Parts: sequence; C-alpha cells; structure tokens
Amino acid sequence: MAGERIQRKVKIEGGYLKFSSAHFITYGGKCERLHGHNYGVRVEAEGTLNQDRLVFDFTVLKRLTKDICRSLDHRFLLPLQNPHLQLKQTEENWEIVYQEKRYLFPKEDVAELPIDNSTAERLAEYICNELCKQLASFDISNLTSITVGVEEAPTQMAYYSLTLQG
Ligand SMILES: Nc1nc2c(c(=O)[nH]1)N=C([C@H](O)[C@H](O)COP(=O)(O)OP(=O)(O)OP(=O)(O)O)CN2
Repeated sequence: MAGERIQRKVKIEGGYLKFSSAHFITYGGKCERLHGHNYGVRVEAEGTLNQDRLVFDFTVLKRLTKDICRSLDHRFLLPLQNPHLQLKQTEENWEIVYQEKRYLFPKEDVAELPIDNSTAERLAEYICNELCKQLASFDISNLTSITVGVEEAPTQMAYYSLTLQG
C-alpha cells in the first residue's frame, strides 16, 4: 500500500441530493418563461486513498452537498451577473426586468447566485465551487478532482470539473 498512486473515484447521488427551484434562462436573444425543475445533483471525487483507505468520506460529502442543495431549494434562482437582465433590489424584494417583462420576487424566496445565467452548466459550476470552499477545511491533499453534475430532467444533465493539486 505504501506509496500507492492508483486513482480511484467515489460518487454520491440520489436521495436528498436534489432541489426544486424556479428559474428562467436568457438565450438566443430571448428570455424563457418562468418555470421550475426538480434538479438532481451528483458529485464525484477522484484521487488516491487516504490513511483511512477512503478517497473521501461519503457521509461528509453528502452532508456538505445537501447543505448547498438546501440553500437553493424552493427558491427562484437569480443570476446576479446576467447582462440581459436589469436588476433592482429594495430591502424586501428583487425586481427583474427583461424588455417588457417585469418580475418581482420577495428576497426570502430568492437564491442570489454569482452567475450570469441559471443554466445547468452554471449551476454545476456554482455548486462545485461552493463545495470546494467547504472542502478547504478538510485534508483533501489526496484528491485530484471534484466533478458536479446537475440534472435538470432525466434526459439532460451538465457537468463541471475542478482539478485539484492532488
Ligand atoms: N445545455 C443546456 N441547454 C439548455 C438548458 C441548459 O441549462 N443547458 N436549459 C434550457 C431551459 O432552461 C429549459 O428549462 C429546458 O428546455 P427543454 O428541455 O427544451 O424544455 P423542457 O424541460 O420542457 O423539455 P421537454 O423534453 O420538451 O419536456 C434549454 N437548454
């Protein structure tokens, strides 16, 4: 075992690794209608075995991912950096304007996301980055990459991978 450099992978998916949210994306010069998805999330961690013979503890990985899912669940996913939306906030609400359309959401119903569009691709990237921030307080020196998949529907999913030092 000493000096073993074999790459392995652990994956968590299913169960409570999900969130149900409202969103719309802008694309092709249009703005979609407001609608919702029951999103599913999966996470893969790649690396070598640590001293406990784990790539990473499933239990911890599930807890961290679940917390991120909870912060998105039952909220409108607001892409704060979308160049096609005019955003105005008051103490209570977010106002979102796209051409003739105007939405008003209570802030408590909104997940404010530092992304430019709430595509599955950007949501996977956001979740991966949030997860890596949380993982920074663990010894992850054996890990080489983290991949997050966000499923919009059983037919469609986007992935984002971050390469770590390893
Ligand atoms: N690569 C991506 N393509 C699209 C995304 C995305 O996030 N990444 N998102 C959308 C839309 O947001 C939309 O929610 C999904 O569109 P679509 O699958 O066409 O619509 P339905 O969910 O109604 O699917 P049906 O299979 O027609 O029921 C578009 N593309």
